[in-house]
Amino acid sequence: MASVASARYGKDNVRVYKVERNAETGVQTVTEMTVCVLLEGAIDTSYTKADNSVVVATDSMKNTVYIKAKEHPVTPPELFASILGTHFIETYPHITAANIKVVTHRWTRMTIDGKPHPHSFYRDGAETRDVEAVIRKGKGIDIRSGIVGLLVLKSTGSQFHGFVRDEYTTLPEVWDRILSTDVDCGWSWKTFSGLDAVKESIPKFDKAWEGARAITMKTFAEEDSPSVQNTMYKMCGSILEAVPEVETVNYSLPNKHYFEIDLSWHKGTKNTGKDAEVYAPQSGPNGLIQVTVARSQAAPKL
Ligand SMILES: O=c1[nH]c(=O)c2[nH]c(=O)[nH]c2[nH]1
Repeated sequence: MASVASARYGKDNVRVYKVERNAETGVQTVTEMTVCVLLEGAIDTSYTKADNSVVVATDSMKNTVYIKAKEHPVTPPELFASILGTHFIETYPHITAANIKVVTHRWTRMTIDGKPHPHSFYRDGAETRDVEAVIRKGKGIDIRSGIVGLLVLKSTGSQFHGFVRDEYTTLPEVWDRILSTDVDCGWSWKTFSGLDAVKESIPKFDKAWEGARAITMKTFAEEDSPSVQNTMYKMCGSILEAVPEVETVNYSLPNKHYFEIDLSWHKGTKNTGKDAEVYAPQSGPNGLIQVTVARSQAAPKL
């Protein structure tokens, strides 16, 4: 006999745009998001018995995203995700959890003749601000906020040596290399008791995002990195220090390699070691380094 071990369903890739018009100043502010809603609960019979009476149509979920975006603020995304998820668990008695993902895309205000333009924006990169919220009936709201797709590179100030050398090793040790990665960073908040607790924290969400972004870039830029592992650990520690309400911080960093090219075949051209100027960026394979860092437990009193 078979039975459902776990199930969730919903609507993915719901694209929403909202404009906020300030009638007094004429300044408009825009937000573009891609939303995913996945619901859980007493829905097994829809799979096992073709019982659609327990199914909230995914089309209705898409409509709900639009209506909630009209009725409520869509920023910060942590708040919008919590509002949306709370709606589903409060509206449908058999739905016990809502998994909401909100990906916010960049629309950065244009500066024209040195002034911020009231209604024109540009996409300054593929970076997104991602929020994943799990809203569970009677169990509060868990939120993970993050930065995805922030592509960074430093042309020096990175080393990698002292690693295992054996019969599989060809990589030379280096004291100066290019370091490039596509930042995927997340920070998980202490469980919120419910929507009101999320509302009380509204100012903290943007502050944490700005702080994590600034720490990521400052650490990346300023540190003479001994390895991706050590640099990302330092970033995690700084974010934990900056945001007391956060329990864990995680990074997933590809090491995007740039290989030296030996050009000595062409008239003895020097292009390796200290003479290296022209490199070959690699699409793959790439390193992939991941970590989750938590606060140390206080030592128990003896
Ligand atoms: O920072 C690095 N960490 C590694 O684990 C590793 N492995 C590798 O080949 N290059 C690098 N660089």
